[in-house]
Amino acid sequence: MTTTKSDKTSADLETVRSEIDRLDDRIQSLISERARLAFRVRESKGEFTQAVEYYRPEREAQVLRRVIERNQGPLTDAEMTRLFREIMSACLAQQEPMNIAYLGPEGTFTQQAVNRHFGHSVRALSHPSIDNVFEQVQAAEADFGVVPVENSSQGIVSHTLDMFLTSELKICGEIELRVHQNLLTHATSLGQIERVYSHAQSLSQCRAWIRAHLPEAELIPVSSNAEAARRVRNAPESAAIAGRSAAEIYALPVLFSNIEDRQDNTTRFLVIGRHLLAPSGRDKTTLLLAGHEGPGLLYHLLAPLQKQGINMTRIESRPSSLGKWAYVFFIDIEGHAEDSDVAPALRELEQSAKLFRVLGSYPRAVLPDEDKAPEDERS
Ligand SMILES: O=C(O)C(=O)C[C@]1(C(=O)O)C=C[C@@H](O)C=C1
Repeated sequence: MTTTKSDKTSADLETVRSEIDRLDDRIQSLISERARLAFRVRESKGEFTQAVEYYRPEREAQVLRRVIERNQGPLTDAEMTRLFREIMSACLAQQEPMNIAYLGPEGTFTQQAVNRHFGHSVRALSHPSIDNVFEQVQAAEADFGVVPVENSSQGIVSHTLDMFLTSELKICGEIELRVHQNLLTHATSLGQIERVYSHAQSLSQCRAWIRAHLPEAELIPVSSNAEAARRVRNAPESAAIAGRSAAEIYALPVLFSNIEDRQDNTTRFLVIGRHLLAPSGRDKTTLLLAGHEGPGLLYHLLAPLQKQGINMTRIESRPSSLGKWAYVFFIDIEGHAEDSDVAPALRELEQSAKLFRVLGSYPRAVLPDEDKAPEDERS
């Protein structure tokens, strides 16, 4: 009997599939074994009852860094870390998932940031304002909160920074999310669209695209992109500018994708919590400082950092409640507050500054940019 080409291909397919089945069996039993070990670590931590008490973000950052170091392809670092992120998320949530408050509603980029940072085995709780997210964490109704702090094209979210002037909460992490905007609508062509709804920030992130493609449309700013999607779900003469998760939640077709004017449009979010974290080996620290008025205020304020050779990566100034024309500074430095070079600089700063607070030391963002091609991932 002669074998045809398709017979041969299907025989090959069978072999490869049974190989995949064999590997899946192993992967699954290894994941189960890992979950049992994570549970043992958990028992060694003491008689806690809640997942937040077993959560160790500094260790998770180390695990994810090792994933990237080990990765040889063909999957990208972003894909590999996403898989391990979910495995750890599930391992931690074995009895009870953590509660994460975020600036909602459902379908916003902040919700995407929650899952990017914590995985999907958490209870994500949507709240209508940044103040509410802080309140929920402060009152221990949520274990952590996630709020936006800055966008690469729109600048800082000053309200988030200002919250730290009165709140005792700490920064426990940062999340960077490449933000893609889409035109969501039931309309089948641009000519049918009379109105465009979105959050004011998203409208301005797509200004050039709107001018080129929908110059006549009425632009209507609303409280969030998800709210925009909700409004247009039954209005085919309208469109919303929002992320893909809003398209899924409100079953809206994506007429055009990636319509943001800048292709590197990125939003940075902060994870807020009630406690300071232990060092992970590659951390950054955010300080809240104010100096004594007089010439060279900033120069004198920052002198202890310069003296210890500490790298400052960001500085934002905000009006303070300490007096008219008085300012406070939010400063990011490299390293953890407990690091041997950082600690003496902070002690000196504490003595010389008018206001000194460590808002948090947390692992530097580990998760790779999901948009990068594998070849430019390590650059
Ligand atoms: O190493 C720990 O402390 C663990 O609890 C294990 C583990 C993990 O799955 O790797 C789980 C949860 C923690 O947030 C960190 C890591």
